[in-house]
Amino acid sequence: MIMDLKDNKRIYTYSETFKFALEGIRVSILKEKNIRFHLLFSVIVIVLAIIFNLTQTEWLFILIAIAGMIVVEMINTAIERVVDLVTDQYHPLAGQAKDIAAGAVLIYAIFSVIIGMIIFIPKILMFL
Ligand SMILES: Nc1ncnc2c1ncn2[C@@H]1O[C@H](COP(=O)(O)OP(=O)(O)OP(=O)(O)O)[C@@H](O)[C@H]1O
Repeated sequence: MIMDLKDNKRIYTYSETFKFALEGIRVSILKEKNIRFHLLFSVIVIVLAIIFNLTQTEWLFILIAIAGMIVVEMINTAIERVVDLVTDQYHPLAGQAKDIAAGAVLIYAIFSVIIGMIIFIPKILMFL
C-alpha cells in the first residue's frame, strides 16, 4: 500500500485489492446462510448437469444462472450492511432499499429456476 499525498487517499496494489475481494467472499460465506444455501444448491445443480451430460450451450445458461444468483445475493447482503451502517432507526427509505435489493434476488431466483426447468425437465422425462 502507498499513500497518494495529493488527496491523502490510500492507493492499493492489485494484489491487495484482490485480497479484499477474497475477504468479501469469505465473510459472505461465513456470515450469510443464504449464500451457503446458494453454494450448496449450485453444487447439486452442477452434479446434475454432469450426470445429464449437458450441451455446451446448456452449461453456459446454467453457469450464468449460478454465478448471477450468488453475485446478486452478495450485492443484496452488501446493501443490507450499508443500510444497517447508515441507520439503526426505522426509515421508509432504508426499508425500500432492503426490499428492492431483496426483490432483485427474487427476480433472479425465479428466472434461474425457469432456466433450470427448461434444461432439466425434458432430460428427466426422457430418463423416466
Ligand atoms: N432500518 C429499517 N427501516 C425500515 N425498514 C427496515 C429497516 N431494516 C429492515 N427493514 C425492513 O425489514 C426487512 C428485513 O430486513 P433485514 O435487515 O432483517 O433483512 P433480511 O431480509 O432479514 O435479510 P437477511 O435474512 O439476509 O439478513 C427489510 O426488507 C425491510 O422491509
